[in-house]
Amino acid sequence: MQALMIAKNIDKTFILHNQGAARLPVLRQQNLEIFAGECVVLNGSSGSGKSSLLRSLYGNYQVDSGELLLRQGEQWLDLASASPRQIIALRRSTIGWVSQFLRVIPRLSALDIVMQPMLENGFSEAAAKAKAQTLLSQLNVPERLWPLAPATFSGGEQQRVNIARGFALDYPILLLDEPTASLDKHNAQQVVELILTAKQGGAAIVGIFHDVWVRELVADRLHNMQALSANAG
Ligand SMILES: Nc1ncnc2c1ncn2[C@@H]1O[C@H](COP(=O)(O)OP(=O)(O)OP(=O)(O)O)[C@@H](O)[C@H]1O
Repeated sequence: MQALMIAKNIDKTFILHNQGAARLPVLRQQNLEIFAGECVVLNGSSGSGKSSLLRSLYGNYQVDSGELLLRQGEQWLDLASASPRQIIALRRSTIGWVSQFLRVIPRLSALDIVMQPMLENGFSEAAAKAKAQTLLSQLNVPERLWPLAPATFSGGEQQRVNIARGFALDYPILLLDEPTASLDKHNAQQVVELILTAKQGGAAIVGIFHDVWVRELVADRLHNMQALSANAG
């Protein structure tokens, strides 16, 4: 198996500038390799830094030190020192992110929202539409909702549109931030199927899952994390 992402010696301390510059160490010497075709689940108590690590892997948080290496063919690109422009380019086709919330874009229909990443990556309109419809059906988003903007959808419906969008492209690296939170069991099972299919397709996946049964179905291994004490930084 081939490593697609390697995090080396990652440190991150939050500094709360509006609270007397209080220092909150959250990640210390985190090391993680993610191989093609596997799903690594971040595991630890609340506050242990799971979300912070996942956001760092997506380039949302700037880490203080360490490397976040992404395979680009035969070369490696360090996300920790990448420019905003490089990070945007990586997010277009290399790193996918699925959170539990949809960022609603006014007036864009559910179908358009799911088609958008495919159209940006050269799919024809017809191919993007067909795949979007398949995903929305699989996730039980009623067909009458497809032409509507999701602003008025229920939380669960919005979440399922978001997941359809997140799985629209076969990203080599996929980061999942509790994608099944608050879905019913049937729909969570559909998300499990999407994750297993992505793994079979060679995706390297890192995720946070609170449901133990979901975790057991998707995880190849756990990455254990522990909360750092506030004075340990
Ligand atoms: N943007 C931020 N600014 C300041 N502190 C933050 C920020 N994000 C997270 N933290 C702090 O970092 C610590 C780890 O938070 P994080 O959300 O990464 O943990 P978690 O393991 O994902 O928790 P949970 O399981 O409860 O979601 C917490 O003490 C939190 O308060």
